[in-house]
Amino acid sequence: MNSNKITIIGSGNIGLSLAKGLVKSGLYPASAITLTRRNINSLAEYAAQGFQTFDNNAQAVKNADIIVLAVLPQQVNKVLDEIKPSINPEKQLFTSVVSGVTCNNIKAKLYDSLQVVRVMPNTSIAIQQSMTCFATDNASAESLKLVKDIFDTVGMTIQIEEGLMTSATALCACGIAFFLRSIRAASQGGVEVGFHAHDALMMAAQTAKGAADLLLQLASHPEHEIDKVTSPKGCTIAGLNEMEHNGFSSAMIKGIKTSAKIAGELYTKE
Ligand SMILES: NC(=O)C1=CN([C@@H]2O[C@H](COP(=O)(O)OP(=O)(O)OC[C@H]3O[C@@H](n4cnc5c(N)ncnc54)[C@H](O)[C@@H]3O)[C@@H](O)[C@H]2O)C=CC1
Ligand SMILES: O=C(O)[C@@H]1CCC=N1
Repeated sequence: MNSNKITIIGSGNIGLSLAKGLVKSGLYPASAITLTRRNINSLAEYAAQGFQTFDNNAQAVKNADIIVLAVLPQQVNKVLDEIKPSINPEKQLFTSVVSGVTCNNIKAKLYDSLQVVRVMPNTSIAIQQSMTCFATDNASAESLKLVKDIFDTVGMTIQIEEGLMTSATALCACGIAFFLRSIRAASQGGVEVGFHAHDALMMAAQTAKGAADLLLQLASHPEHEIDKVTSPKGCTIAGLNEMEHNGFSSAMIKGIKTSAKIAGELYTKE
């Protein structure tokens, strides 16, 4: 169990996923996590579970050791103005999951001496399965270790160059939606070839999980594993080539490039 107190500013989809994952990991009790939202009533369910809940961001950050900024990019400036007087740059570690907002953008609004770490998790953080990328331009090795230790309990982590954070957003954070849509599409194919929808979805999801685990557990390459499935003159290569003729890989690559471009354009400094 961790003795730090953590405040998540903006408890929406990713903020709440993070809060759930941290409690599930056993690293934090709910009581050590403060959640903020403009409408505090929408956090009643979390208050009942022991989380601290606030609609006042400035108050909520005062006692925090670690702050996690999790509002939309267009909400960032207003929130940073609000919390600035309550921030202690020498004592607090500031993390942000906001796409497209750099460490420098945050320090320019708060304090130059504030240690800032950008973190890019995905929604599977709620079940401790996130791929979380993090980057900094000024945090100490000790602070980076703290961030890594926290996010290691809710999935896998990798430290990257800050310039790659928007790319990480596309590949890993948006990526959850891309793979979910792939699974959904596979299940729709499954229905066409004879399965009830609920069976087809379960079968497609477990197949996707097996494919991912082949790569992760065996440190294998996709094409090596694909070669094992594609019997000569068989049905797998026939289906796979049909998908490629229709732009399967190309669509995924183009989608990731588009998301990465948009991720870099989300923040307007005003
Ligand atoms: N949803 C995702 O999978 C991921 C999102 N992100 C980033 O996380 C941030 C949040 O995204 P989502 O959770 O999807 O959005 P969201 O809209 O679900 O959550 C934002 C939350 O902030 C709250 N909020 C807005 N203004 C506030 C204020 N002044 N004080 C307190 N709370 C306030 C909203 O009520 C909302 O609940 C974005 O910057 C996004 O780029 C990063 C990784 C993954
Ligand atoms: O769609 C978005 O902008 C956010 C960032 C990554 C995932 N969701």
